[in-house]
Amino acid sequence: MIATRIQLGVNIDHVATLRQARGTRYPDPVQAALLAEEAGADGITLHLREDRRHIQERDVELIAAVLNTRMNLEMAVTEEMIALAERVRPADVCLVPEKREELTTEGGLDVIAGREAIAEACRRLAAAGSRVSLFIDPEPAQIQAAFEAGAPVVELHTGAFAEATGSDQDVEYERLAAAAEFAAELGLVVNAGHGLHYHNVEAVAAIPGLHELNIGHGIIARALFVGLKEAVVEMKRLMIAGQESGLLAQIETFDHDHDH
Ligand SMILES: CC(=O)[C@@H](O)[C@H](O)COP(=O)(O)O
Ligand SMILES: NCC(=O)COP(=O)(O)O
Repeated sequence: MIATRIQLGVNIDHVATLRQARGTRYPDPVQAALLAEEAGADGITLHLREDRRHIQERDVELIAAVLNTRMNLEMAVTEEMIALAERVRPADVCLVPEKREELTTEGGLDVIAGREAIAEACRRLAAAGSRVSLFIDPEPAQIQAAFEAGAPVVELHTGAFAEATGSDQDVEYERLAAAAEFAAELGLVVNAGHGLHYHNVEAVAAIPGLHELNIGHGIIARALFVGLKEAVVEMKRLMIAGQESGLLAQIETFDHDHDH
C-alpha cells in the first residue's frame, strides 16, 4: 500500500464548550474551523450531540457553507441526526455512541448489537453522498461487523490507550496496531481518535495504515496558550514525524527479514 501523508481532522467541539459556558456569541466555532484549515487541518470534525452541550445546528450549517476542506460530522444513530445529515450532506459522517450522562464519549459504537439500524444508517447516508465512519473500539469483532454493515471507514477509539499507563498502555497500543492491520486487510479506511495529545500522538501516528487522526480537546487546550494555528501546526508536525518513524521501522523490519 502506498503510504500517503497521515491526515489531521481538527475537532472544534470545545471551542463551542467555551461559548456555551456563558451563552455568548464568542468564541465562534466557525472562525476556529477556518483558522484550523489555514494552519493545515485536512478536515474539520464536529459532534452535534443530542443534548447540544457544545456544537449547535447553526454551527453545522454555517461550517458546511464555508469550509474549504471537508466536514466530518459526528452524530448518534438517531432519526433526527440521520435526517439532518441527509439534508446537510457532509463529506464524512462518523456514527458515535452517546449517553446524556457521559462527560465525553466513553466506549465505541456497538455495531454487533445495533447491526440492522447501523446498516440502514450507512445505506441512507451513502445514498446522500456522505462517506460513513463507525467509531468503534479496536476489537476485531466490531471491525468485522462494521465491514458487514457497509461502512467504508472505521475510526478506532484511542481512549483506552490514552488513559492507560506503563505496560497497560503497551497492551492498548498493540490492540490498536492489530486492529488497524485487520481493518486495512478488510479494505476499510482506518482512522483513529479520542484523547490524543502532544505527548501520545507520535506513537499512534506511527501505526502502519492509519489514514487520519481526529483530535480536538488536546489541540483546543494547547491553543489557549499558543493560539489555534500554532497548536494545529505543532500537532501536524508531530503526526508526520510519527508516521515517518513508523515507515522507517517497517523498512528496517523488511530489510532484516530479507537479509537472511
Ligand atoms: C467520538 C469522540 O471521541 C469525540 O470526537 C467526541 O466528540 C467526544 O465527545 P465530546 O467532544 O463531547 O467530548
Ligand atoms: N473522534 C475523536 C475526535 O474527534 C476528537 O476527540 P478528542 O481529541 O476531543 O478526545
